[in-house]
Amino acid sequence: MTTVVPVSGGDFRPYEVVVGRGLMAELGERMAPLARGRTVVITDETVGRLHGAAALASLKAAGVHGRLLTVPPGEGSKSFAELERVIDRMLAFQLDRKDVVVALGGGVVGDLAGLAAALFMRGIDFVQVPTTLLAQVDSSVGGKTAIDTPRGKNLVGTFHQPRLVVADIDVLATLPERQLRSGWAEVLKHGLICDADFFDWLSGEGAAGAAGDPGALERAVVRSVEIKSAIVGEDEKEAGRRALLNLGHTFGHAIEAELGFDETKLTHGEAVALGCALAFRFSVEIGACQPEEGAKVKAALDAAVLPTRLTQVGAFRAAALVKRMAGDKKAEGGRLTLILARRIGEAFVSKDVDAAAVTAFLEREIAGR
Ligand SMILES: O=C(O)C(=O)C[C@@H](O)[C@H](O)[C@H](O)COP(=O)(O)O
Repeated sequence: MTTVVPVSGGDFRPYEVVVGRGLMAELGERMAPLARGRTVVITDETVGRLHGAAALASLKAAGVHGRLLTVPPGEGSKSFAELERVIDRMLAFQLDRKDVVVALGGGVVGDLAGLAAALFMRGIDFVQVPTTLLAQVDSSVGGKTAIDTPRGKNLVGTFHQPRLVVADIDVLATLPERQLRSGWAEVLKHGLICDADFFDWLSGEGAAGAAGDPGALERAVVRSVEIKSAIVGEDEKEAGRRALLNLGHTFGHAIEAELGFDETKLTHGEAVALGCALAFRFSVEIGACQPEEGAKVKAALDAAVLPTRLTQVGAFRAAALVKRMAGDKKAEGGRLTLILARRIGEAFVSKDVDAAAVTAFLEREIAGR
């Protein structure tokens, strides 16, 4: 069954997120109404090998002209150098303002291609075709585009909403197990933020999704997209409620940065899982949340073989992590903003968090206490 989740609200043009099986074959047909000119399909070498031909064949069958533009796989492609190369190729292809970028891949491709589309000739249309679980439930929806700098993740970017998102559950079958589990962290995050029933389902029957069951995955993707769509519709530019979607990310991004964004050590989803566990434990420590809630979160993450303790990941210095956290986009005047929780299903934005308290908390975590 195909589900269409609308994304609308604020100042942006409404669009649809289409979730279902066998959708790659329908890509051309679904894009035809948008494609006034040519399309460039930006992908990485791995996804291009797996799905590039199918995407191009579908576009061709619908009479849409498309060509591939390939970037190296991995977070390293979210750089000024790769952005410049992509835009230069788009200019060399003589694309114009009517042409459309298709981002075929995971979060890295979506963030980079979306930013290239936002900047090219001051902005052209783009379509997200997410091929990882993480991109289907999170990064392909909501219009955040970005590259990293050596100082941190996603520090340069725009809000540029896609015209359409096509999430084919079948492509998840080609994902390495570790990537699937990483995406599961963002799925669990949506339950933790605002839907305790969804979290309970994910921790029980729905856990089959983390092991690749397509039915459970489809339901998990649809519910995650519904949650994200509702929040983005209310607050596109993260002036308030949208910051909740950042649960686990302030700790997570700092940990990723300290590890040099080395995905062999820690993937983004694993960082988010660890960040969620830390956010709940810190919430318990300051008395905002009951210890049993933190324990339930840890159990669900453990069951999905995701990290929940810094000691599982590497050696860190608390002060270095807090310095990174103070450079996060949510921080104001160098003061920390964290997404914390009252209980599973009820996250809240906490501004002006005491940096000394976070440092002391992290020192205990690092010492394994
Ligand atoms: O869409 C959002 O808003 C989110 O915060 C979702 C995050 O899961 C996502 O990874 C996002 O790209 C991180 O945003 P950032 O603002 O912390 O760079």
